[in-house]
Formats: sequence, C-alpha cells, structure tokens
Amino acid sequence: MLAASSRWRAAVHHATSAARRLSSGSVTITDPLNYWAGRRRAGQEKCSTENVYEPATGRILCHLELCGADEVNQAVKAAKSAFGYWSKMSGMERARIMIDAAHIIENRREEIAEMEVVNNGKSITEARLDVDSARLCIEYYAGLASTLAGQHVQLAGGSFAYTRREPLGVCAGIGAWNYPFQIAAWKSAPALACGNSMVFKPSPVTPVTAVLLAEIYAKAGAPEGLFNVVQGGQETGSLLCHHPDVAKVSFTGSVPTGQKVIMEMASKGIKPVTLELGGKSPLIIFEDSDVENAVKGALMANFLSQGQVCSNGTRVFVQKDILPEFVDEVVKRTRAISIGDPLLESTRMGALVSRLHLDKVLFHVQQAKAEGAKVLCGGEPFVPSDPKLRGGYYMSPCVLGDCTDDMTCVKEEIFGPVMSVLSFETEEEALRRANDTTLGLAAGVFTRLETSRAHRVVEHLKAGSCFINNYNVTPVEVPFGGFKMSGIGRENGQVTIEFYSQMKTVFVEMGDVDSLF
Ligand SMILES: NC(=O)C1=CN([C@@H]2O[C@H](COP(=O)(O)OP(=O)(O)OC[C@H]3O[C@@H](n4cnc5c(N)ncnc54)[C@H](O)[C@@H]3O)[C@@H](O)[C@H]2O)C=CC1
Repeated sequence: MLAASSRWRAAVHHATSAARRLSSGSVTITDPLNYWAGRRRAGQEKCSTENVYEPATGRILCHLELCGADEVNQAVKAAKSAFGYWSKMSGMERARIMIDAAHIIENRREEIAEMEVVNNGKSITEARLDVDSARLCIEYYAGLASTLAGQHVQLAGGSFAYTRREPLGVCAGIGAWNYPFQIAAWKSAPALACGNSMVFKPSPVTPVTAVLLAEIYAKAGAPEGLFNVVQGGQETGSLLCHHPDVAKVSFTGSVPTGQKVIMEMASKGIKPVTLELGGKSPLIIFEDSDVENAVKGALMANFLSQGQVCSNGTRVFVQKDILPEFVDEVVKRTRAISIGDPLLESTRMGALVSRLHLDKVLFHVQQAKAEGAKVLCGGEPFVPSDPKLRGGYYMSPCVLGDCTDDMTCVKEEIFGPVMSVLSFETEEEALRRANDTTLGLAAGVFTRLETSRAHRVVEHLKAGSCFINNYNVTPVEVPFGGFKMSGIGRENGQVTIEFYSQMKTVFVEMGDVDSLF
C-alpha cells in the first residue's frame, strides 16, 4: 500500500544512492524474535519451533520459537505494567517519544527494508515505501496525541458534564504476512498515541521485522513493556486474544480467521475488535478514461507486493469499446515487469511469500483456464537464471481475459498476481456487477470527461476505500478499512482514535439533589 505515487517515483530515484548491506541467500537469523519487558527473549527449552523461509531463495532463514501460555502471560504482564505509566503521561510527552521513534525508522530505513525483503520476498523498492508508511503513521499519530480532548456541556442550574477520552489498556495486534513492518506500525501508532500499550503477534511466516519496531520504540524512550512481540500462529494468537488482561484486539488477516475465530473470542470477553480482512475489489474503467492512466492504475491495483494486497482491484471491468486497446496495453506492460531477485534495484516483482501460497495461486490460474478464462499472459512458475534463486517462489504476473462473473477467479480472493478482465456496456450494469460480492474493502473508477459520473458511481459502490482515477494510494491521514465482510473499524486517519480509546461521561451537580423519594 503506497502513500502517494510521487513517493513511489522518489523511492525509485533515491534507491541507487543507498548502500546495499544484504544479498539474497546470505542471511541467517539467530537472534531471538520474541520481545517483552525491554529485550529480546529466547523461548523456553520446551517451546516448539517452526521454519521461516527466505522467499527469494527458498532457504531456511531461521527457526521460529513459538510462544505458549507462559510467554504470552509474561508479555501481557509487561504491557500492563507499562500501561500504568504510559497512560498517565501527557499527549505531548507520548508524542515526543513517538517522534523520536519515527526518526530512528528514517535513519534505519534501508536496513529495515532489506530485512523485510529477505523475509517477505517483495521488491526493495516497495519495501522502502512500506517503511516510509510506517514512519509517517507514527509521526501522524504523534501529532494527534496531544489533541485528544473531551467536551464540556453546560446544563441547567449551573450543573455541567464533561467527557474524557481514555485509553483501553493492553491492546493485542495480530498481523498478516504481506506488510509485516507496516501493519505493526499502523496498529501500534494509534494505540500508543491514545495511551495504550500493545502486545503484537506477527504472522509466523514473516516474524522478523516486528521485533525491530519493538527495539526502536525502546530506543526512543518508551517504557519497558510498552510494545511487545510474541511469535507464533493460531495457538499463540488465540492465547493472546483470550487473555483476560487484553482489552482490545486489532486483527489483519483472512476473512475466515477474522470471522470465525476473532469475533467469537472477542465476544466472550466483550472486547472491541478492529478487523482488516480480505477483498475482491472492482476497478471500473469507462470508455472516456485516459487509457494510459487506466492501464497504469490497473497494474498498481493488481501487481504490488506480487498481488498479495488486500485492497487489490482484481476484478477489472472495462467498457466494451476500449476493451481491445486496454487489453493490448495491459498485457504488453505486464509482460515487461522484471521478475527476480527482490533485493536488486531493477526488480519490480519479487517472490511470493511461500511455496504453499505460490502453488495455491498457480492452481487458481489452472482453475480459471478450466472454467473458460483465457490466459493472456503469465500465470506460470518463473525460474530466475541466477542459480541461488532457483528454489524461490516466483511466478509470472497473469492477465486473464474472457472472464465472467461466475468464475472462481472472479469470485474468490486469489491474493497473487492475477488480474481478471471483464467487459461491460452500461454504468448501471457495471455498478450492479461490481457490488455483487460479500466483500467490500476497496473499489476504483477511471473516467475522465464526466467528473459527475465518477462521484455518482463512487456513491453507489459498496466499498470502504474508493479511488477515482488512481488505485492503491493509502496516505496515513486517510481512514482505511472495509464494508461488508471486509472488516470492522478503520485504520489510519483521525477516526482511528475512536477505535483505540473509550469515552467517559462525567456529570457534575452544582445544586442540591432533587430526589423523587
Ligand atoms: N484489510 C487489510 O488491511 C488486509 C487484509 N489482509 C488479508 O489477510 C489475508 C492474508 O493473511 P494471512 O496471514 O494468510 O491471514 P490469516 O487469517 O491466516 O492469519 C492472519 C493472522 O492471524 C493469526 N491467526 C490465525 N488463527 C488465529 C486464531 N485462532 N487466533 C488468533 N490469531 C490467529 C495468524 O497467525 C496471523 O498472524 C488475506 O486474506 C488478506 O486479504 C492482509 C493485509 C491487509
């Protein structure tokens, strides 16, 4: 998810001046990846481990020590103790520490981005933008920390009431694997600004960079235990969400996990939840669009992070008259995407996150073919010429033509570099088909001549984040989140303060009690 297209260009431009520290196939991680009460923690002897892989090469990167009940208890205890101190600080005091953390991120941008690439497989160019988005998010909420205030309400007889915006306590953050560092920042920044502490559990597939954020907050002066990291999968996540001292759960992940598990768990403790789930978003391209921009928009809507983006506009509806021109251009540009070593500046598409996920995405392409879609390009495993990359999880980005609404590739989230192109004739038809989904994370519209049409269409799109004449632009000042089964609550923007705080109302009597008894 990018903050702005100008930053995309800036990142490409500045890239060459950055000194490369890591190279694919050269990294092994031995330091513990759990972190609480101010330092990294090795797992206990009995704790189980899982292999973590480098997507670019298929090598084992480290053995992840999974947290059980003891470790989760210790992390929550540390967070509870930090909460007592942090929640009593003024917003300005909290902001100063958060701004220092943002500066450290800026100074360590290249190092964090490289580790993200090694663990996630996305291109270094994109990883730098993710780190920037994390930094900007922390800066933004640092700016809001001192503005949190209540209301004063004058009542009859001189009595009055006031409201206080109070933190919730220990918040649990649960992350997905596609934006590991950025998700940790997007969750922790508003939480900390409001005076909460956090225990964060990254995806076990990408556990490496969340602990860097923990060290950065500590270096910036955060109290011990303010931001903690516990590693593990379903079991650890479940322990964390069920913990009686956890006041709120903020989850990014798939619809089934969010729906079945998190809601159930949160409802047992009546805990507030933020859910950022999956999507199957539409991108509608009208015949009056600037085709060059619409093609660029469709590529940005489908191929960032190897297509592993929740908000991707994977159902591309193109008005009939421009379909041939659009398809020619989109296929030409998709074929030109350079796939390979994600740490190379020239690479625009790296490796998918895991072998399992790659196989799932390739299966989706086969299924689409079997259901009658036409593979216009890509959709094959890709083997780079560099021998060290041969075990990596690469595929060629795919454009599917002749798609219809009933095909699985058009109905289900693939979460890989696969664009489905559909044709439409009228605005009413496009809207009806675009909204025909249980999901509603994002949507886009390209139209040039009729500005009123863009706003009319957006008004009728059932999606939380809409784009006009662009796609996948996510500045941290703007709320992000979904309608329907794509989620509950929002991340980013001012509104998110409401999801990490609670309002207290205080009535003050200035006269005598007027009793009915
Ligand atoms: N809306 C948004 O902002 C975003 C949504 N996503 C969605 O995430 C999905 C891909 O991420 P995955 O990691 O595969 O999703 P997932 O649902 O498998 O896992 C997400 C996280 O939940 C944890 N988890 C699994 N079972 C749990 C349980 N019982 N209790 C607590 N935690 C549990 C996992 O360990 C992981 O950290 C996609 O569907 C994508 O659309 C991804 C990024 C952003």
